[in-house]
Amino acid sequence: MTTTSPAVQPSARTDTSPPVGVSCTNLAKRFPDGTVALDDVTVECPAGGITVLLGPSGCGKTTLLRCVAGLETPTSGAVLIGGRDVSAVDAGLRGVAMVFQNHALYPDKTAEGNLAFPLKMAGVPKHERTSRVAAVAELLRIDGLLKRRPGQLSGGQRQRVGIGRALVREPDVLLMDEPFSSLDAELRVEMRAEFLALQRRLGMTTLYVTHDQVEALSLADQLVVLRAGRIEQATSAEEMFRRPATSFVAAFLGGMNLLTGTHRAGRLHLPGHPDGLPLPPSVPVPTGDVTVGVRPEDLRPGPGTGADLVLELTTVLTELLGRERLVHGQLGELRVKARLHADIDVGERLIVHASPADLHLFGPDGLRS
Ligand SMILES: Nc1ncnc2c1ncn2[C@@H]1O[C@H](COP(=O)(O)OP(=O)(O)OP(=O)(O)O)[C@@H](O)[C@H]1O
Repeated sequence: MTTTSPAVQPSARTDTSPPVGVSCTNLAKRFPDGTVALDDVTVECPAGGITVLLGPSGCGKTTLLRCVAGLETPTSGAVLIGGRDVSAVDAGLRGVAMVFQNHALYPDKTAEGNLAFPLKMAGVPKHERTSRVAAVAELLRIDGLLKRRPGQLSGGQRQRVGIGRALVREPDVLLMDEPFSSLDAELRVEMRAEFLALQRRLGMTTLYVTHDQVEALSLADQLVVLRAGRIEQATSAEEMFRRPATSFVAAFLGGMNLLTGTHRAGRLHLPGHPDGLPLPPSVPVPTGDVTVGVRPEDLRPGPGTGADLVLELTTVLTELLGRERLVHGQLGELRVKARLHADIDVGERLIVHASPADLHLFGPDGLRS
C-alpha cells in the first residue's frame, strides 16, 4: 500500500501507479487438524480486473483470499503481488484491503470514524484523513450519513461503509469475501451493479469470493471454480459458461442436467431406463460410460426433428419462475429440469428435445470430451 498517494477522487483512481496483478503459485494450506483447505492452487489474477472465486461451501475460497491477504500462512507455495513475493510480508504491508460479509464495523464509531480509522492507524495526518474520507464517502454516496453509527444505518449503507473503509486505504488489491450475501435479494443485485460500476471506474485489481453463480457470472473478468481445495477451471465467465471443462463445473454453473449412462450402438442406457435413449447421429459420443449435459433452458417442448435428443419425462414438480416454469421430470432414476413456457401439471407426460449443438459431453473422469 502506498501511504503517500493522493486522496481517492470520485471520478477516477488517483493512485497513478498502474494496477498490479496477483499470482498464487502452488499454494497449499493444511490446518493443524489435518484439513487440507488448499491443494496446489496456481492462479493468475489479472491487474485491474475482477477475479471471482466460486465454489461450494468448504472448497477453500475464503482460505485462498486469506492467504493473499496475509491473514493465513500457506503450508507451501507463494503469493506474488505486482510480481513481488509477499509470502513473508505482514498483512498490513501487502497493499491489500478486505471487505467482509458482516462488514465488521466498529459499532461505537460513526461512519466517518470507521472510514478514518485505518488511515489513523497508518499515521495519515488529520487534514489528509478528512479529505480522503470525504472523497470516498462521496464516491459511495454515504456523505450524508457520516455522523451516524452502524446501528443507525441500513444493511446496504453499512456495507457501503465497509467498502469505503477498504477503499480509503487506496489498496493495490481489493479482497471481497461474499460482501453482499447478508443483504436481501433486491439490494444484493443493486449493490452488485453499483460495485461493478465503481470497480470499472477505479480499475482496482479485485478478488471476489462468492458461492452464488449468478453473481459470479455478472462480475467476473476471470472466473475460478474451486472444488475441494483444487482449481476445477479458470477462464473468462463467458467461456466457462459456454464450454465447462468438467461435469462438476457444468452442474455448478447454470445447473446443467447431467445424463450419466453407458453408450452402446447409438443408445444411451440410463439407470432405471433400460431401453435407453437414441442419441442424435451427428453427435460423436464415445462408446462406454459417458455423461451428456444439457441446460434446462436448452430443452424445448415437443419431439423436435429427427436430429435432436428427445427426452420423455414424467412431471414430478413445477416451480413458477415468472414467465417460465422450471419443470422437474423423471427419466428412469434421473431427475431432469426443463425451463419452459408451458402450463403443465404434476403427473403429466412431457416430451422435450435439445439440438445437438446444445449437448455437452463428458467422459467417465468428468472431463469434457
Ligand atoms: N482454522 C481452521 N481449522 C481447520 N479447518 C479449517 C479452518 N478454516 C477453514 N477450515 C476448513 O478448510 C476448508 C475450506 O474452508 P473455507 O472457509 O476456505 O471454505 P469456503 O469455500 O470459503 O466455504 P464457505 O463458502 O462455506 O465460506 C473447510 O473444510 C473448512 O472447514
